Amino acid sequence: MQKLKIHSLTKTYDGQEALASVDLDIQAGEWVGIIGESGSGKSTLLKIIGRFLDADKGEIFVDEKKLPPVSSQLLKGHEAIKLVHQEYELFPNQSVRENIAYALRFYEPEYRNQRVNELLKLTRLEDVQHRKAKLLSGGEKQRTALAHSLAEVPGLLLLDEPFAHLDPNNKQTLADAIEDLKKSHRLTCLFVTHDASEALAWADRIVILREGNIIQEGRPEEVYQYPINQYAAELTGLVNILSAENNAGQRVIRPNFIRIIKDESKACWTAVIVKIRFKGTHYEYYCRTEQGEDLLCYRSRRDREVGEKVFLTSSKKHSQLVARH
Ligand SMILES: Nc1ncnc2c1ncn2[C@@H]1O[C@H](COP(=O)(O)OP(=O)(O)OP(=O)(O)O)[C@@H](O)[C@H]1O
Repeated sequence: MQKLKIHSLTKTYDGQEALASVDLDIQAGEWVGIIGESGSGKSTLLKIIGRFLDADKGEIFVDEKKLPPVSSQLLKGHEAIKLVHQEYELFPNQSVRENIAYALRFYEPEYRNQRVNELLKLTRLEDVQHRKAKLLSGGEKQRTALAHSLAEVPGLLLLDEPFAHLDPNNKQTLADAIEDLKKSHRLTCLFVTHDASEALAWADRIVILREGNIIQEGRPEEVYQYPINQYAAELTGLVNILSAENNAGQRVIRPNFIRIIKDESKACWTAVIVKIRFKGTHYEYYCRTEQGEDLLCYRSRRDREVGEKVFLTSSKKHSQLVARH
């Protein structure tokens, strides 16, 4: 698949709009991360693109060819598009190995075995390959479903909360494996996640959904640094929201752009530390300014204490004026 184009996709459930005229283009090899609050339409969009659900209006083109309605197809789905759901559709009484092999049932046994071995290794399922699917942990089920979807490398991989059940080690291993696949096979992927750091790390492009509308899209750095409003800012990571001068919207500043300094004359704010939280790689310092606003900043060491008065600064270029909502 070279290109997927979505035009004016609209979907309503019982009179409630879940998607409102969504347009989206995805190029071959691109990884697009969709983020949005619960109920913003992420899964609905994936199900429509995965050909499991018809939109009320709008069109989907694969390589410039318009797809017919799902209801006119004998079977749901699309041969080049694979959707890995949150509810993994595995055969409960079949082993991991058998579940993955099923995706390759039309191939010669020799190739099938070799490919299943590769996929077991890729998804780190070798140790549980003979265990029945119904006995697997959530993360193992998720990896089995992923291995199944990657058996024949799809033109477009759709992942709904791909790493939801994985611990950080497994998550990293799987993400590395998928990145390898991305490079070697130019895997194209559209994934939905609740985890902003996941989206920022893995996506080439971030798409932000709100109440069925795409409100912002762009490179992860762009969206993180220049969110268009408070919703986009809060979805993409921790952020300080301050009221702007003359009631002109809000000012957002990421915590990594606020520093504690010694020199009062260079301070933008005088504040008191109200809480310090250890985060492994750094400390979060929660401060309250003299004007009563809350400010969060990061620091690599714990050299201040709760209750201490501090001077804070941030350069103008790192603060962004945004719309209130
Ligand atoms: N089958 C359905 N029948 C009726 N309403 C539905 C159905 N599926 C989804 N909805 C509604 O449509 C809206 C969008 O749902 P969707 O599952 O796409 O959101 P989401 O962004 O994926 O949410 P979450 O992050 O919680 O999974 C929600 O308000 C949801 O309640």
